[in-house]
Amino acid sequence: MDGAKNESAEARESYKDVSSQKNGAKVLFATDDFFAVAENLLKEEEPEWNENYTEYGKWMDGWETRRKRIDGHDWAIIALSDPCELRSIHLDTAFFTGNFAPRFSVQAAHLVDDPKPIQDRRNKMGTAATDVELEKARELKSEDWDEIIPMTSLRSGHAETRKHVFEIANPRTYSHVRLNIYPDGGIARLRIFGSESTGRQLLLRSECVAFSNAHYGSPEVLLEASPSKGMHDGWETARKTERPWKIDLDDSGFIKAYGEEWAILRLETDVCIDDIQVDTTHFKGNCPDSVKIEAKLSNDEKLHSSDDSWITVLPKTKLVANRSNGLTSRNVVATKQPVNHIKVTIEPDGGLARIRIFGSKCRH
Ligand SMILES: NC(=O)NC(NC(N)=O)C(=O)[O-]
Repeated sequence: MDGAKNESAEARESYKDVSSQKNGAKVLFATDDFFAVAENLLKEEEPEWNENYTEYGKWMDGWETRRKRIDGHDWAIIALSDPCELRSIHLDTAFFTGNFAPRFSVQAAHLVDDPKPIQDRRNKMGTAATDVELEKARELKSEDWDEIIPMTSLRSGHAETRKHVFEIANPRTYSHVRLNIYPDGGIARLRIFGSESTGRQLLLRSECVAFSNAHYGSPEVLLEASPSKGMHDGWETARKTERPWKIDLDDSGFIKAYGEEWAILRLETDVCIDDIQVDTTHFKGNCPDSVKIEAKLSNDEKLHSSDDSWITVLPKTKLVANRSNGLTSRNVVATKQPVNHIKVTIEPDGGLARIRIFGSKCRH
């Protein structure tokens, strides 16, 4: 990442601009659009200067929020034109000289269920998000999305300092971004460049080969495409009867030696896995402490959890209850060889709504 670099023409040529309105990117939500609306961030045209004033203040070509007199910071959620491997992010503070956002960060998620705009985005100028809109936006849990650019300072919108370029070192596929500005202010343009993840697919069907416990729901539904409808529409094990009264945690904060449950699923095709999402929606008081996912290629009809040579795709990872991606996909280790089975191990017990496996045909 290099905020001091000038805008790279190379990115514009080799990658797609997935944040441009013309290509179909959309603002789903912004905390505040007082001086100038967040849609301006997505315009393809270069920012303009105009002497005029609107009824709210100085006319500005960008997203500009009010000066905050309360706690918190402003943020906006943008649906990218296509899910893409994000390569670089370009910010332009043009003409925001005494009112540019001093710091920003970017978070991102790959959302499968394409959320609708949270606000009616017409006539937003002069307004801030209502409590109801804010509540709805919070349902996306975007504060937990992967941080792809940590909090970083911005420079003023003078000609020599306005352009900022940030390369993304480990590109992953994302469909939505959250732009945070700290605490408030203006940014003229946001450009996000990505490369299409060709051949990538969401693996939908699976067959459950074996499991340790499925008291309240079958592991087979874990790879369904549709969002889970409730706790009944997920894999949920019974509580372990031998439960300690006091629980010890290991150095990483995991519950120590309290047992596990597992399920093995056969995928519909052989793939190289490159991303996994674990969805704990609806499992609030019964979310597992952690999950681990392993994979393997096998024609054995009776695969069992004790079989060896499983490849770890998601190392043991702490889960967050009731989240559409209850962990960060940054922990996922892509498989270099094709696999056709996954083994999901939860500790100590509990329920999961969905597991989404992203993969593509392996190149040999
Ligand atoms: N002169 C200004 O730009 N003032 C304010 N901004 C606009 N757009 O009026 C502000 O305080 O940030």
